Amino acid sequence: MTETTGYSGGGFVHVKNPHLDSMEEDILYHLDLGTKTHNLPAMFGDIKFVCVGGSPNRMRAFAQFMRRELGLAGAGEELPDICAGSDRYAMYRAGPVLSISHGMGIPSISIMLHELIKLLHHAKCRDVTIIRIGTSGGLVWQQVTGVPSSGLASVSLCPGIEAGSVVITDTAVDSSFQPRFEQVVLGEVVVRSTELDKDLAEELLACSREIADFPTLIGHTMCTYDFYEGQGRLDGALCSFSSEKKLEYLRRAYDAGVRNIEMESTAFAALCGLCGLKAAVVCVALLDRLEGDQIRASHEVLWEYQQRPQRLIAAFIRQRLGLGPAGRSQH
Ligand SMILES: O=P(O)(O)O[C@@H]1C[C@H](O)[C@@H](CO)O1
Ligand SMILES: O=c1cc[nH]c(=O)[nH]1
Repeated sequence: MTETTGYSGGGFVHVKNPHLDSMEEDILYHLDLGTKTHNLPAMFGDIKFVCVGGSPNRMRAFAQFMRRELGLAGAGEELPDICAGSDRYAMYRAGPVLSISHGMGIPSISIMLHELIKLLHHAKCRDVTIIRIGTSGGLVWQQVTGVPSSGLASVSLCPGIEAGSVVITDTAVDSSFQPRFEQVVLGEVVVRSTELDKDLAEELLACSREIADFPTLIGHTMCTYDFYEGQGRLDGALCSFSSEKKLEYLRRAYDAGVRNIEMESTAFAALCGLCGLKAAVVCVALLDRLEGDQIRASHEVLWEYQQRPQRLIAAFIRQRLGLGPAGRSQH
């Protein structure tokens, strides 16, 4: 069975579950929120941007950064975690921006998204844009044109753009480079589309041109179920393939349009698309996977890399809110 994306009219979030209407109460267990215990429309009805990412600290830092970027009162103060009663996910608010952590991998982000999407539905949110701001492994070969001593121009492929590049996903693909997300439902495989909003990706790329100090590109993002064997790493506790086989696989991924690898984008694209949310995935590449597997950069460098998607999204949100040129502040 194949399910396809369907953007909805009215800008409302669509939950496609007839059972929800007959439930007296909806407990969003992993967020520690609920329809009887919380006034969700009052708490969240004006949310327009939702940003998600793996780590709770990153998402708290992003909310604090957004408070400064939006010039909100109390920008320097500690932010309360809206989900403090649950130790699964963390959620912070900065004006119309909600910032939520999702943990690592598809099962973790799926649970969070089910509850987040129901939250946006119960809160009657409209015209919400959702963006995953994450980290990834880069797969970036660069076309190099050279004129060797023979005087003839030649084009060759070299492992290219340095770590720290930011990839905006046009399509999330699985580990066979297919634009699909397979969910097992009652023992049957349901195939869901992983198309993301192309206009949103282009809008983000246009915003990135205002931020000169790191490269940003659009490409496919490969989503895997594992960080080690699943991403062709040679440094896991298990590895049954050679270095040549690894490079051959990554090269095939590159030829299929893949520019980075992470672990959530297909589920994110599928769930958000089916529920009528305009969605984007923006991840920084922590390393070039064609050059190695281990992440060797220092904590300071990695922290600065993680800020790059956040700076881009801050510029985008400021632009959408009509706040003038993108903020250039760093955290
Ligand atoms: O958004 P983050 O940086 O958490 O996402 C990537 C994909 C995996 O969850 C994790 C692996 O290190 O990083
Ligand atoms: O290589 C990497 C780096 C970050 N996240 C991933 O999933 N893979």
